[in-house]
Amino acid sequence: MPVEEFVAGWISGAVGLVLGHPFDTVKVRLQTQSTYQGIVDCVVKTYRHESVLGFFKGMSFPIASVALVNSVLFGVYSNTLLALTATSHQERRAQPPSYTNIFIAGCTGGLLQAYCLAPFDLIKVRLQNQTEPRMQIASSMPRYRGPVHCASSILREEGPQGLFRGSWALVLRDTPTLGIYFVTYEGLCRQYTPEGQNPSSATVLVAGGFAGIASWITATPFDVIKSRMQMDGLKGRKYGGMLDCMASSFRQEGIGVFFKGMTLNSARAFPVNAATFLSYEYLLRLWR
Ligand SMILES: CN(C)C(=N)NCCC[C@H](N)C(=O)O
Repeated sequence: MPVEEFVAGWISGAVGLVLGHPFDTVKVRLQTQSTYQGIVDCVVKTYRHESVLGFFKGMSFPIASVALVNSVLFGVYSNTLLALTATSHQERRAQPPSYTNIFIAGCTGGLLQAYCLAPFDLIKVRLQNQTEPRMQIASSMPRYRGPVHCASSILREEGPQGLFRGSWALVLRDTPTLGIYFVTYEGLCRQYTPEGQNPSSATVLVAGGFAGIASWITATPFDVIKSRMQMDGLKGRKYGGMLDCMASSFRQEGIGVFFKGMTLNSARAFPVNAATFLSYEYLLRLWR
């Protein structure tokens, strides 16, 4: 089993993560808190109240976990394609796999990465939603002191299953949309690359960026539900389950609720995934 894809997936994921985290924090707050009037209001309030550090809340755990999550995504994707088509990463330029096989491999990678991502993503979302500034007076201390304290509090208060709250919505968000992610990336690379050659850096950047946008646009409805389910349980249970969360969000806020954060998801997706795919392709060529 080739391991290069796992390592390249890890490093490229870390590059993308740092670039996109401030966008992600604003998006999570807009999806789960009703105190903000829009993107600008959320950015201004976060900056005034918490300084620039507020945008990077909850980042240390994803940085630690991206090794596992992104390497599972890219490693499982590439190895599933190897199993389906008997071609390695290098051979796939000369013998391009069908889009059906790419979609199946992407969905498989998405499904497995969602399970690894679930507890880390939950902790990230809980920490991102703490709006207290870092320098604190004792009366308004944030509930969680950091990722380890957050994980141990959830384990104590909600049990081990508490760490997987929202994981069904996460699986539904990531399985089909990662199929779309890799199909879009490969489709655009093939479109702008002469047959049998490797795509240029510009092509990889553009194809990676648009793959990110296409996948995040389709992922946003379940992304909203996932974030709400993950925040549920903090102050008692509001929803009876994922379907109840969907129905009650729809009843209270209308159809628009499923598109909350779509602009930010798309704006974040381009640079994050352009950088992710560029570093992934570059590392694999370097090690060949
Ligand atoms: C739509 N979804 C869930 C994705 N495209 N996921 C792949 C993750 C790529 C990158 N780390 C990111 O956060 O955009």
